[in-house]
Amino acid sequence: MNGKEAAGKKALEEIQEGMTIGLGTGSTVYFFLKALAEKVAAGFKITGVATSQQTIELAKKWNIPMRALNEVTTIDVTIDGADEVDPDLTGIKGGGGALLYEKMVAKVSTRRVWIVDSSKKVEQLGAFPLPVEVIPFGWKHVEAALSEKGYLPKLRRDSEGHPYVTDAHHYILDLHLHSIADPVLLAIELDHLTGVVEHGLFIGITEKVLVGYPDGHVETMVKH
Ligand SMILES: O=C(CO)[C@H](O)[C@H](O)COP(=O)(O)O
Repeated sequence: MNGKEAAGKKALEEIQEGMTIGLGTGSTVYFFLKALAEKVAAGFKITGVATSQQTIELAKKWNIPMRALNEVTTIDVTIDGADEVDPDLTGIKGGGGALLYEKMVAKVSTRRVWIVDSSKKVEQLGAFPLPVEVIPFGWKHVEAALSEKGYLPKLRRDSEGHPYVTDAHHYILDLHLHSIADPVLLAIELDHLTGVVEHGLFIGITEKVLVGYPDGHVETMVKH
């Protein structure tokens, strides 16, 4: 077992029958979905709300009953991954490009739990490039504004060298910041930049992080 699998399986303890569950995106969520699908196959009843096309496809393949975000009024708990998590449970997300839908699903959830392997735990955020989702119209001007601030933006591209396009048909500029001294200030700044749809700073958005280690044990970080 690796850390991602350990954390993914542990997250099953957050789920009760009858719940509506936000289903995150990524390789750690994969293990959670797989374990959840086994319970569903045994008759356990839940409803999932996906944060990406990738997750919709996995849920379909594994017969997890799904609803769209517009079809539910509340989500009991969302289980999602993260790219970096600091001691305050502030995180960077969006490495897989699903940050906008992930943040929207998280915000209508009663509880949010992240599942990560131990490599994601950091003292200060920023070594992982911060994804900023932008509308394609005039994106070069947003890039120029971010460059001027010294944020070293780089347009994300797919394996064929074309701009990477999110599920919501936007582009992503990854900011190579190396360290983020004040995530709140940076989030406010990005929130006010015209052309930016969303950014990958998730502040005060999770209450619990399950951290899986290579030996299979899982540490629980909670908000103080
Ligand atoms: O934010 C995300 C996708 O947009 C993922 O949750 C994040 O990238 C972590 O992915 P993984 O579990 O594959 O390391």
